[in-house]
Amino acid sequence: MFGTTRYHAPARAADESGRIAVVLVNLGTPQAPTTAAVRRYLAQFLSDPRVVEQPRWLWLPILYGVILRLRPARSARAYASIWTEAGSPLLVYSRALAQALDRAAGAASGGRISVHLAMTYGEPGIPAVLTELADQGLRRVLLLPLYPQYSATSTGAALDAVADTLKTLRWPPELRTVSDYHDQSLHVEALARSVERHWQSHGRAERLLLSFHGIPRRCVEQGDPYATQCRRTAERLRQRLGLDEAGLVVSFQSRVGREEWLKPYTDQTLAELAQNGVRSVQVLCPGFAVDCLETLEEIAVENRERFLHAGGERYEYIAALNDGEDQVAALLALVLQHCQGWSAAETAHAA
Ligand SMILES: C=CC1=C(C)c2cc3[nH]c(cc4nc(cc5[nH]c(cc1n2)c(C)c5CCC(=O)O)C(CCC(=O)O)=C4C)c(C)c3C=C
Ligand SMILES: [Fe+2]
Ligand SMILES: [Fe+2]
Repeated sequence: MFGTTRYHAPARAADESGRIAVVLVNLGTPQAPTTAAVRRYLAQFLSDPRVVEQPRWLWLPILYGVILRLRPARSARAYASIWTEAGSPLLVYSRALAQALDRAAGAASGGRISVHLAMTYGEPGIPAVLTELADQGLRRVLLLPLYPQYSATSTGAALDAVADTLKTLRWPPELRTVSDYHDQSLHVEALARSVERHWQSHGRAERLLLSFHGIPRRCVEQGDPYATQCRRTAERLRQRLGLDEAGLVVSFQSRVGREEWLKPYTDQTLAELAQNGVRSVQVLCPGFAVDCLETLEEIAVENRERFLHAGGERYEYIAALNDGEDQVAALLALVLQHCQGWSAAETAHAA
């Protein structure tokens, strides 16, 4: 016990030029679209107490005894249907976004700001990315979770992983975090332009459906601001697009388990719209910075079938902002805003 080194020491001396590392954090995704890889991923993801808040003694037997026996094979088939040659869409688009933002932030800061990508679950993991930045002597880190709306289940979980890593470092860097950007004007503008571009090429549908990832209703009752932030983003987008209240519908997708989640549910909403005579919908998922399983499979394929089966005739999914220039511009503005006060003149040892 005595004399052992418990804390990681940086491999290189501290950087004195005031360089800033922006770390984009996304959820993470399996390494491969196979049952074994999906099981590994889901085991890490679903055993996080931020994601499932049940007492461990109650949840872990259900997770290992039921869910991890049944779900991985089904999810692996879904992943296989969207997998690309470069890998999982979530990772491919997140990487492309980080690279585009790295170029833009580097150009805007004379090379002082670099952008990196880390995942809460799976690879590249938060511990390895933060430890590598510490090894490079970087002393300033801005954490930017790629979740426009804050939820303890997503953003909170990313912060936990960061906190766990900081505990292992002998000299943790200065850290700033972006909690959310649901109300940022440039973000709303990027969403609006993406819808308008879709309208220009496809024409308008009778309804624009905004489908956000759901969370258990209990989380919101206990103070999670997620639902309020989703509704705020939706309302600003509705006003920016000049839609009346009936023209834009908000719903919540991806429910897991039997507990009540935020309502209305996306699948039920689409069936009801079709049953009530709505023939055409366009679906946007503003809570997802990049496309992933939940948009490309659940929304673009599964829910399309549900809507058409219920009598709908035209269903279009509008892609996530991904590495498009409007999203890069919005995130760059967010980065520069949060780096204020970390300007070169204020670095510890500058002349
Ligand atoms: C069981 C509880 C879950 C909560 C709470 C939850 C919140 C939440 N998730 C995202 C973003 C994403 N989730 C994705 C996949 C996914 N989500 C859950 C469960 C919960 N999510 C599961 C089990 C899965 C895995 C897929 C499956 O088996 O169905 C993804 C996509 C990942 C990918 O690899 O493409 C994203 C992104 C947010 C933003 C959020 C809270 C607001
Ligand atoms: Fe999720
Ligand atoms: Fe799903």
